[in-house]
Amino acid sequence: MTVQDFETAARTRLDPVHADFIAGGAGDEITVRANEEAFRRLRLLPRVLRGSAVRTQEVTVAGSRARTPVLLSPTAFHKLCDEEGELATARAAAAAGAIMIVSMASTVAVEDIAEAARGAGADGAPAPLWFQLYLQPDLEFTEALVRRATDAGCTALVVTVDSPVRGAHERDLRNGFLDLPDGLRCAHMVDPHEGGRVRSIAMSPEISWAHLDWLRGITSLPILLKGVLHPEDARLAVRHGADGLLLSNHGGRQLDTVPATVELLPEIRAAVAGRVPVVLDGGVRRGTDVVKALALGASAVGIGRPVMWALAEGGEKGVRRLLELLREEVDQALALCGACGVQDLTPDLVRAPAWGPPPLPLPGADTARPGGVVS
Ligand SMILES: Cc1cc2nc3c(=O)[nH]c(=O)nc-3n(C[C@H](O)[C@H](O)[C@H](O)COP(=O)(O)O)c2cc1C
Ligand SMILES: O=C(O)C(=O)c1ccccc1
Repeated sequence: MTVQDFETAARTRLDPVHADFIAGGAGDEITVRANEEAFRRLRLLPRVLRGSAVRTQEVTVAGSRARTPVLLSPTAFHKLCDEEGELATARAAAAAGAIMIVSMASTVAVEDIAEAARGAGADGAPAPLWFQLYLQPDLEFTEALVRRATDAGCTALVVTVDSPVRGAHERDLRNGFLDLPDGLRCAHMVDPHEGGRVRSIAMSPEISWAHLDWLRGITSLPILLKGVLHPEDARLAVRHGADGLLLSNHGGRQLDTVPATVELLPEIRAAVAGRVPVVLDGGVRRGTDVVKALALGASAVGIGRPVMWALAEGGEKGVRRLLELLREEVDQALALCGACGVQDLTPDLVRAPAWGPPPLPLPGADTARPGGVVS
C-alpha cells in the first residue's frame, strides 16, 4: 500500500548485499536520512472550499510532457532487482506516462529500453525517456553515447555533476560489493571497437564547465544538470546554457552531510529566478512529499530507491503499482489542499517550523488561485 511497504518487501527478496547497495549512502548516511526527515518536518497548510472534482497531474518539463510530476531518477543496475531489468521499469513508466531517466549504468541498452517504452505507452503515446550521462574524459566515447541516446529517441540529457570521484559507500566496502555479479554488465560501456571489452564508468575530477560547454556544442537536446547544490553553481549552470537543474544530492550517496534537497529548494529557485525548471529528488516517499516540493517551486520530483524496491518486489507490476499508489496519494493531497492541479500549488501552502522564516516567494509566483473569487 505504501512506498515503505515496498522497501520492507524488497528486503526479503533481495540478496542482502544488493539491498545494502540500494539503501546505502556515503559515510555516516547523514544526508540519506536528512532527505526524508526534511520532508517530515515540513507542514502543509491547505486551502478550503476551492477544489475541483477534476484534478490533473500533468506537467511539461524541459519540453517533455508527462502525465505525472513523479519521474524516475536514474538508477544503475536494475537487473539486480529483476531479470528483465530496465525493460520492466520502462514498460511501467510508459504505462503511467512518467518520464524515465535511463542511467548510463543501466544493465539494458537505451535502444532496447526505448523499444520497450514505445510498446507500453498508453493510447499510443510513448512516455518521454531522458538519458543520464557521466561525462567521460574520452570525449569521442561520450559523443558516441550522446548520439546513441539521441537516436534512440531520448528527449533530454541529464548530466550528473556531483561525482568527480565515487562516493564512499561503506556498506558496499564492508560487504565486498565492488562489481556487478557475473552475467550482468553496463550495457552502454561495451566497446565494439575493442572486441566487446567492458569499460568502467570514469568518475573524473577533471570534468569542468568547459566540458559542459563542449556538450552544449555537440547536441541540441535540452541539458539538465544533476547534482548542483550551491546557488552560485545554479547561476553558473544557467549561464552555461543548462536547460534545467535536477536538484539532487544523489540520495546521500556522494558527499555526506550536505543538506536535504528540499531544504535547498527555495534558495536554488531564487538563484535560477524562473529561467529554467528545477526538478528535485531525494527522500520523496509520499504524495504529500511530492506536493510539498511542487509547492516550493519544483517542476517535478524524482524517485530513486523506491523504483528499485518496487522492481525487486514485483517486477514491472511492482513498478506499475508504485507509480499508481503515488498518483493516488498525490491526487488525495491535491484535493485536500484545495488544488485542481500542480499549477495551484504555491509556497504559502508549506510551513517550515524549524527553519526560521517561511521560504521566499517565488519570483513572479501568483499566490491567488486562477479563476477568481466568488463575492
Ligand atoms: C541504487 C542506486 C543507483 C543509482 N545510480 C545512479 C546513476 O547511475 N546515476 C545517477 O546520476 N544517479 C544515480 N543514483 C542517484 C539517483 O538518481 C537519485 O538521485 C537518488 O536515488 C534520489 O534519492 P532517493 O533514492 O531518496 O529517491 C542512484 C541511486 C541509487 C539508490
Ligand atoms: O550508486 C550510485 O549512486 C551510482 O550513481 C552508480 C553509478 C555507476 C555505477 C553504479 C552506481
